[in-house]
Amino acid sequence: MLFHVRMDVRLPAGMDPDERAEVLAREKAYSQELQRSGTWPHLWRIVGEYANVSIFDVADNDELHDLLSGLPLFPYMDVSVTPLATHPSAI
Ligand SMILES: O=C(O)C[C@H]1C=CC(=O)O1
Repeated sequence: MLFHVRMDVRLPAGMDPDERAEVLAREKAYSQELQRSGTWPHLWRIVGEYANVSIFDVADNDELHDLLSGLPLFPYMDVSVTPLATHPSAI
């Protein structure tokens, strides 16, 4: 199943710089592992925003929820999920 996911990152302004660097490094490793496995086939920065649009390819809602809630940045993001179906005009 494919899902369109938008993530808006909202790191606290006063966050400790070492803690910030550490969580960003863990986020990068986590996301790159999912990209390599094909579970996260698209990851795009939204121009001018600290946000991304992504496509996830997972078995079901529960797998997506587990992956998203495991993101190191999950406590610092607003996440919006849109399930995708096949478009009848798609070729
Ligand atoms: O920067 C972001 O958009 C948030 C998040 C998504 C992947 C990643 O490495 O960080």
